[in-house]
Amino acid sequence: MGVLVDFVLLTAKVVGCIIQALVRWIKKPPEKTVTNEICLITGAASAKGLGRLFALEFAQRGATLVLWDIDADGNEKTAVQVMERGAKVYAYTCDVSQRQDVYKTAERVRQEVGDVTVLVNNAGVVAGKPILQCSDELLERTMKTNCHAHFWTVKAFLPKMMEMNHGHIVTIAGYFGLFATACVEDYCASKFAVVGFHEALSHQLRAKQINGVKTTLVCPCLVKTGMFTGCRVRRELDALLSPLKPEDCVKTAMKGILSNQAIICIPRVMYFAVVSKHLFPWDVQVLAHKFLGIDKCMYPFIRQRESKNATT
Ligand SMILES: NC(=O)C1=CN([C@@H]2O[C@H](COP(=O)(O)OP(=O)(O)OC[C@H]3O[C@@H](n4cnc5c(N)ncnc54)[C@H](OP(=O)(O)O)[C@@H]3O)[C@@H](O)[C@H]2O)C=CC1
Ligand SMILES: CC1=C(/C=C/C(C)=C/C=C/C(C)=C/C=O)C(C)(C)CCC1
Repeated sequence: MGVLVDFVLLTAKVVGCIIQALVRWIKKPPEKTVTNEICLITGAASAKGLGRLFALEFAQRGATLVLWDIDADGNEKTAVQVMERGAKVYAYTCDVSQRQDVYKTAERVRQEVGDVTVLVNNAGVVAGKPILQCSDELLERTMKTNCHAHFWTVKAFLPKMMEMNHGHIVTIAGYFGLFATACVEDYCASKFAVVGFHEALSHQLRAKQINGVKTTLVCPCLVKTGMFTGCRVRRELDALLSPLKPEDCVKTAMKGILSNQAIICIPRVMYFAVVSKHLFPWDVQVLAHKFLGIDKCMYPFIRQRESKNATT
């Protein structure tokens, strides 16, 4: 009897969730304020990258920014742009793939700035070589930067967020955290892993009823930041699905983050791809990838990387 009552309640809640999601789809809920938040962004240095743009968006909304990157010069440039928007900013050179560097820098942040309440795990790398041509060191670097780094930053900052029942963990994953393609095996493995980590963490927070700590998974398709220069799908789809402008991608992501959206796929057509992936047999996915040209979309990217490496 108890199970039956639970099941009826569950059904009602599921219907409620679906209606809520549909309403959100049509009418975005209002943004939360981040004025008094301390927001840490990893991988904030790249001139055309998503990290710098996230920093500027948070700065515009009055958050205090903590910027981490392996590239000290680029990070300083981001800090200057953040300051120009009137926000407080602290830049740290940190290699997020190195556990001890993360813990040491996190301690400095706590001493010099305070407790981080918004963590945007954005730093990412790709080896740019198919698995059999890739050195072991490059493979490890991808896993350490794109996945392990999230373990260390979360271990460093989540306990305080949980204690305060206030905070937000944002994971920048990507299309290749949900779907895979050839020749970027290291990247897909690291992104799938970090999606698993993010989901497990989100479940843990829910199970413990720590509802004040939010989580958001951001999954964009190809963005014109330079990271995947050369990547291209079927030519006829170019007009329909040109690479995202970094500014548009970050603006869309910000809207979702600030309305505590759990998962953000950019563009929205990706939601259908996610549903169909779980609905249809594997061979259908292979056919769809082939039809769209996603099966070989990384070939020109790899070729460009090879010729770049050959000339340097
Ligand atoms: N561009 C795209 O098409 C997509 C990107 N993404 C993801 O978005 C995120 C941002 O990517 P994007 O802006 O394009 O990439 P960028 O290469 O422009 O920016 C990444 C930044 O992370 C820094 N970084 C790399 N390794 C480390 C490290 N070990 N410690 C600290 N900082 C590091 C880079 O420094 P340096 O330049 O010195 O290496 C760079 O400043 C990544 O996680 C990426 O996987 C997701 C979907 C699509
Ligand atoms: C063609 C096509 C798509 C393109 C996907 C691509 C090209 C993704 C590239 C992603 C990258 C580079 C991610 C990095 O993390 C969509 C949007 C799935 C929708 C269906 C048609």
